Amino acid sequence: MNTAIVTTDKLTKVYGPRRAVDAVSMTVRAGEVYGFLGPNGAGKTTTMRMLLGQVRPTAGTATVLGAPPGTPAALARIGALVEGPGFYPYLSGRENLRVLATYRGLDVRAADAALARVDLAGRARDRFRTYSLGMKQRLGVAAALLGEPDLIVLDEPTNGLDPAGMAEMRDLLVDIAAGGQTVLLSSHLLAEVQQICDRVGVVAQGRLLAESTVAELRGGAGLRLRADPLETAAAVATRVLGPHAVAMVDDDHGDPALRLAAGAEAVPDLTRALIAADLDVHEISPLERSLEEVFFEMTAAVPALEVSR
Ligand SMILES: Nc1ncnc2c1ncn2[C@@H]1O[C@H](COP(=O)(O)OP(=O)(O)OP(=O)(O)O)[C@@H](O)[C@H]1O
Repeated sequence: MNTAIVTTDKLTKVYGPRRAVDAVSMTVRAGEVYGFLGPNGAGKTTTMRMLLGQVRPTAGTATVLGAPPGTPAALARIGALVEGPGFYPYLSGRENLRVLATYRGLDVRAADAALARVDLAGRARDRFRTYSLGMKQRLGVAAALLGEPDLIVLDEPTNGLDPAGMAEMRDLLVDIAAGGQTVLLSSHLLAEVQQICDRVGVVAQGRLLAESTVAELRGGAGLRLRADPLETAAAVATRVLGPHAVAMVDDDHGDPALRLAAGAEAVPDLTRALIAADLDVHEISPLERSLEEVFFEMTAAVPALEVSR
């Protein structure tokens, strides 16, 4: 699981005065769904294009499936959907995939296998132009799956989809990863990334601000304590954790609770003290920030786009 499928070392792309990608060092591991998360213009597409050998880096290096990007051996093991393939509207989904399979030197039967995997076999003979957006996006993923590549690179695969389409795409991507293929996707949709990805690289203004599991990114926000009476609990928690570690908060339902600046290691002492004070303890749980909160915290700290020297 820890084999690196993609590694980059200070990968950089400068366009005129703009650092589209700024010294990005990232690792995508075998069999994971890795989410490249960032707002429009963060440099996600440019990074993906560098990994596919479509854009030449200004500086830094990348290794994809053990080779420099763009080598024929590596490309044969990568399926990519970056800014949409041009499907022919008057051809069926199946005919479109057969054209692509032939172009890539694959057996045309690969088209049917890919259509089945994205659950489009039933509509395979309908013209592309009659497809819903969700079906079009799934056909794009099918194109990336042709020939069962080891690495699948998808630029914004859920873009424009309605909630049902997103759920379908989510299931499809999780299914792909469960089959052992590695997925690198980009998204500006935090909620989506949170649900689909094993690990996330957070990017803004060309820089990789963090790379870790979603749980690691969201954790570390302290503990939530609900006990009765709450004022006494606050006094006990203050005694155990110190004067600045305790704050009164309202949760989503308007129930008062305490927010404690402490980690899981504080729970045994805290519990003992609360019980000793004869309190009814209803809940002590880790507080998680949404990925959205984490993201805005991180990106708020990034200075304005640098002009390269
Ligand atoms: N060929 C190019 N020439 C000049 N500037 C470019 C070029 N390609 C990208 N850029 C700039 O590089 C920055 C990063 O763009 P990129 O498309 O990689 O971002 P992104 O994160 O994929 O955003 P989006 O989701 O909007 O596609 C942007 O400021 C963009 O305008």
